Amino acid sequence: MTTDAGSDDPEAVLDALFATIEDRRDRLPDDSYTASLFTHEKGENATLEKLGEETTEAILAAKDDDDDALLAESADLVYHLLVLLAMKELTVDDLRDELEDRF
Ligand SMILES: N=c1c2ncn([C@@H]3O[C@H](COP(=O)(O)OP(=O)(O)OP(=O)(O)O)[C@@H](O)[C@H]3O)c2ncn1[C@@H]1O[C@H](COP(=O)(O)O)[C@@H](O)[C@H]1O
Repeated sequence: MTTDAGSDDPEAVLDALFATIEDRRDRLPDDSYTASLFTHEKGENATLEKLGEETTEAILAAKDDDDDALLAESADLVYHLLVLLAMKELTVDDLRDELEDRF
């Protein structure tokens, strides 16, 4: 299945994005940044490094009171976190269950 993130339902965007990430993991298309994370010579460390970078960038944006940058860096952070979950064969439903358990 070739799935692209995006949906008419804004609340479904995380599911659509995660389905796209799983699709890239399973098909490994040449032109996909997501696929390149799954085949990176550093293994999962490449994604872990990106998570660290994006976290730092989000913190700096918050410290600068730059809301636009904070939202952009937060989106990068969530995307790379979802890639990490997919690498571990976890799902966005597992994340949702964990959050609901705490609610
Ligand atoms: N949401 C994202 C997304 N967020 C961030 N990124 C990528 O994450 C990287 C962020 O790294 P940086 O900010 O450090 O920018 P950079 O310097 O260009 O990155 P590097 O060269 O250091 O890796 C950029 O290459 C972004 O393009 C994303 N890449 C893909 N997606 C989603 O994944 C879907 C599938 O995309 P492909 O993987 O391209 O098929 C897309 O439709 C999007 O919905």
